[in-house]
Amino acid sequence: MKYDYYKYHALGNDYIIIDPNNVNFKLNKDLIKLICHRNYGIGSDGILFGPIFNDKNEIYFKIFNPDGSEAEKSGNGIREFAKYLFDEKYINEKSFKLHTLGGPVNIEYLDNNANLIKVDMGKVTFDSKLIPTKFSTKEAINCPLEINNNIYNVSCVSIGNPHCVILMDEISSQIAQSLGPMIENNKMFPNKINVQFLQILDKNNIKIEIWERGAGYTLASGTSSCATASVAYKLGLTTNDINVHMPGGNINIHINNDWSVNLIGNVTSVAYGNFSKEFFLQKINL
Ligand SMILES: N[C@@H](CCC[C@H](N)C(=O)O)C(=O)O
Repeated sequence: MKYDYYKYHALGNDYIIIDPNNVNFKLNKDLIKLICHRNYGIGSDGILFGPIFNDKNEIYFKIFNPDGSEAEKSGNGIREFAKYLFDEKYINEKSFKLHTLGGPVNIEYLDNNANLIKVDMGKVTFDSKLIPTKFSTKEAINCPLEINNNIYNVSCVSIGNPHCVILMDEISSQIAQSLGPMIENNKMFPNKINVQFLQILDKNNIKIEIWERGAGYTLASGTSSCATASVAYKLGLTTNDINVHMPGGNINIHINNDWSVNLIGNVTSVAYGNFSKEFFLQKINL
């Protein structure tokens, strides 16, 4: 059976997968907002649209935030999409490559049901311009950022999508929800930015709270895990093997010598189904 949508979550970071090979409606910004809305739609932290095959038979998929913007990469979204490909029998191999707007990633299923997945996420860069940020230093490490007349020391990084990491002695969801939106939309970040609040637990464990660009407060984020672990390692605060503790659960990160990052985390199928005809007729201004 083919369905209009499939819902998955990875540590509580939930995505709806829409397979263009199954549906004949077109996704647009308003429809994305409606589908992701937790009251008027199904509700999710984003939409994964694929698989899209190119002429070399490579698999590409698109990642949309709940505000309708397109993201370059998503560490949880990648695992959820890889699990969908396994569940729907698009893939028979244990490892394969997937293509995103933020570059290719390598997938490896670590168990028989694709509930535990390793992803080679590609390389991080701290280059201020490439991230992009407007900081004048070559690398956006330990830069001053003014928010509401307070100066915060931030470090920024890209793993295909942009991240701003703030080290704190103690973090909380309240801090993420109050400072997050102001940093996401700060003029120093021309493409907006994902924001993480980082607490070091020990040399191999960090705790983070996340405010995602285009999505808001989320329980977990794969690219945020890569970004915060890379910043913690770059600052000499941890080793290159790091467990990232998030409200939704843990992801394991390994940072290689060339700054490529491997991520291991789990993923769960939630539901699948069809939209009703009435759903598409709603006229709601979101
Ligand atoms: N949840 C994701 C990140 C999704 C994209 C992000 N909101 C952006 O706009 O870059 C993850 O698991 O990495």
